[in-house]
Amino acid sequence: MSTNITWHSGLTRQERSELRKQKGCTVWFTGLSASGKSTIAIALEQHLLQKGLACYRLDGDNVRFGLNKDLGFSPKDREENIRRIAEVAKLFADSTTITLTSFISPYASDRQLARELHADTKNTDSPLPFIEVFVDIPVEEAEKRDPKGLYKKARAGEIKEFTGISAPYEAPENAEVHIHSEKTSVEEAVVMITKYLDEQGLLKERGTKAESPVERPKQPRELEPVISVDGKETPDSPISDTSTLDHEPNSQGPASELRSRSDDLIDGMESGRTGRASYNYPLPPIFAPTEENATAAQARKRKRSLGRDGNEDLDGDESSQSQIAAAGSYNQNPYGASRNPMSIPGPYVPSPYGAPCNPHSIRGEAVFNEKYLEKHRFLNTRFCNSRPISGYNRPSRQLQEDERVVTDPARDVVARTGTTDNFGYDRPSDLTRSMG
Ligand SMILES: Nc1ncnc2c1ncn2[C@@H]1O[C@H](COP(=O)(O)OS(=O)(=O)O)[C@@H](OP(=O)(O)O)[C@H]1O
Ligand SMILES: Nc1ncnc2c1ncn2[C@@H]1O[C@H](COP(=O)(O)OP(=O)(O)O)[C@@H](O)[C@H]1O
Repeated sequence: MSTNITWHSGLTRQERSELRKQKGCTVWFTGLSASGKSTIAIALEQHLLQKGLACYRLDGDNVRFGLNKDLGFSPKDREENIRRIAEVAKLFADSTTITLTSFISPYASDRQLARELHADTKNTDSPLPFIEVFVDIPVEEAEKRDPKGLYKKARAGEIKEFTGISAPYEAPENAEVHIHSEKTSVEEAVVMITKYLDEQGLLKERGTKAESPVERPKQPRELEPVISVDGKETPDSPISDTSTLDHEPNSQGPASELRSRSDDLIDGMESGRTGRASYNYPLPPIFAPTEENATAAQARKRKRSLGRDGNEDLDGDESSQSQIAAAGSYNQNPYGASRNPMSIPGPYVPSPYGAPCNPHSIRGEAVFNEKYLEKHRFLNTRFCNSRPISGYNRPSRQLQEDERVVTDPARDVVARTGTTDNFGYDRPSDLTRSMG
């Protein structure tokens, strides 16, 4: 029994669901061995995945190879088997995945426990839907199928406590979906379950039609981030003088992310892979360096390194990492953890990682000094306009006239004037005042 543990709450289920544009649930298959649980669950998983929905199947045989390999088929072990699966399914469903479980789960009380676990709202805002699917088949029919030869072995006494032969199966009385698998085809079964899920509103992205796959809104072309090299815009990059940010840049120190992203970009440029092509790649807003800013950044760096080890660390290290780390100001992520920019769907631009990348999640700002910029010819980067993600963070607002992001043709860097809230972090507010 665990003691002295504290529940950490983060996003609410509704917020996560809105961000992922999908509602999670657990579809709990139950039935005799060879009733068709796995066959139907596999077909359903494929169907839902093809519809663009996140779906994952936990299967009896497979889970018993790993997570539950210590468990046998005694009533107690089956109970523990189902308890663990229920917990795992709940986690998957909580992540907004449509979770399919196919376990015999012969005891009504164990299935009830799984249901209650999903209904529990003690540490969250809403219950997770739990859909019990009874794959019903007379034992004689299952025995005729006997795809694994287990009934034969059970009849021969080679397998003890075999469900339906020498161990009980307690049929559900109020399953949400009841499939008579000896007279229902696999396709029909999939349609029945899909129809039920649809009726419950579990297949639709919020505010869209159920049948349409989850679509990610396309970022308007003119709002995409644009890169130019050597101060020259890419031919197909519509750069205007001003662009506004309607969200507050904030972040929990994703310096490494910024580093890897910018370094990736730079590598690409330097190796000629990206050339002058517009790089649709969400990067943090880059603020104009000034001498004043650089001095302030150096002072902060000095303070930090002195504080850390007592040794001054101003050795002229001008690596991009140290420059970003020294000069950048990363505001607190409300969750206290850095978020993976790949993990949040929404308005997005394609990234070199091949995964959708949400510009919202790059919530930081970095300052590059002249030397860094020169070294990398890393100029004129503009961040895209963006919409607020949801109600969980600060309310979005249109920046004022004096807070606009502007490109300065003379210096080929993006500058921003005015100041914004620093979310309680040490932020070089003077950084944002230059380059008017
Ligand atoms: N004694 C006994 N009784 C029932 N089933 C047995 C037994 N021994 C091994 N098997 C194989 O294990 C699979 C059932 O595992 P489950 O985890 O679904 O069982 S349970 O829910 O804990 O009852 C089951 O898979 P399915 O045929 O897919 O149901 C069998 O292949
Ligand atoms: N209508 C049906 N639905 C599901 N399975 C069917 C159906 N008709 C025949 N079968 C066969 O029955 C067997 C069911 O096995 P399986 O899906 O592993 O069942 P379980 O997971 O319940 O043990 C498979 O060989 C499958 O091809």
